[in-house]
Amino acid sequence: NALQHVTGHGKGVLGDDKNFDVRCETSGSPCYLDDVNRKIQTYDAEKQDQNLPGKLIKSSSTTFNEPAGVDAHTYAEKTFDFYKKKFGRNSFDDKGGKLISSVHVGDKWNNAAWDGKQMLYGDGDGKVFTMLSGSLDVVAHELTHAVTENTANLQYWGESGALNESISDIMGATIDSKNWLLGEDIYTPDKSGDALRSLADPPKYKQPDHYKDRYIGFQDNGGVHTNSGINNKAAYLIAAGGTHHQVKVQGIGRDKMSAIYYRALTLYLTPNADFAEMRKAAIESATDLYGANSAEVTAVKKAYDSIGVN
Ligand SMILES: CCCCC[C@H](S)C(=O)N[C@@H](Cc1ccccc1)C(=O)N[C@@H](C)C(=O)O
Ligand SMILES: [Ca+2]
Ligand SMILES: [Zn+2]
Repeated sequence: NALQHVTGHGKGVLGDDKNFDVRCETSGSPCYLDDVNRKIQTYDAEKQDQNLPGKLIKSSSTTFNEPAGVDAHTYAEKTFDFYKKKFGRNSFDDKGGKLISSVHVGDKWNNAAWDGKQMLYGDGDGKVFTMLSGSLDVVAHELTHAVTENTANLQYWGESGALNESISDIMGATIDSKNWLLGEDIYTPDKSGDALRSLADPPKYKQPDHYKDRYIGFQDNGGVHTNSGINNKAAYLIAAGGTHHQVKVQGIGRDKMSAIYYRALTLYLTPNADFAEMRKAAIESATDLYGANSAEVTAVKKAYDSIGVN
């Protein structure tokens, strides 16, 4: 009925005004962070992490005074629309699956995650992070894990795990396209100009940007948040171009780069793919999309040469 598609209003984590789709009772109140159209619902976990998703966020009017929920909801809608419009994908599972998010998960949790069923956002400790749903690239990163799980299902360990993380960063930086940084909007609220990661310059935030410098060890599932920098650098070079380790890459733009990775993710990558297989999948995808002798295929080959994945 009419009150299924109501426009809600509210301020996000950074104090900016947002509009989003909500559902209201037929009387007009209360209203909920429940986008019936896209099937996106946003809950309040009330600082615990056992009984998820928690309580569906509601308000007595169409105005919501819940910044973390407002951003988690709005950015999930934006990411949903990106996948739909650009790749024709109907939600994370391509079957219109319901997208559940919970904010205020845990106590000052400095992270966000996809737990296999829903998205989780911590509040941060106010030093390392502020509320993590306040950044579009975080929401896009987590939602992309859901897409990956329903496609290549890259195992979250070693090289396949680094690729899993990298694909989430690549889509995060494509959807939050204002720069090549990850987390800059919610990282170290007391310090400006820094970020958690950079695709343009992974070493700036202690990530390798060449295969010879990869982390070999057992921390962080075999360095999934470290070695993602190597593939992130390749994606950056494919889009923006540049010279890296004496190899010159002619950029083809963010739009074509992300189309190549989406096709690789959905058609060619397999659960235990390593970096060598990532190179092959990207070349194959660029060939399908732009032709064997295209500038796009050349950019992919050069970018992977430049990071030492031949
Ligand atoms: C619970 C187990 C850990 C899950 C890790 C999730 S998928 C993840 O990678 N989260 C991102 C959050 C993020 C995304 C984009 C920008 C900033 C922050 C992440 O990078 N987490 C870091 C802090 C980490 O887990 O090391
Ligand atoms: Ca960003
Ligand atoms: Zn992740």
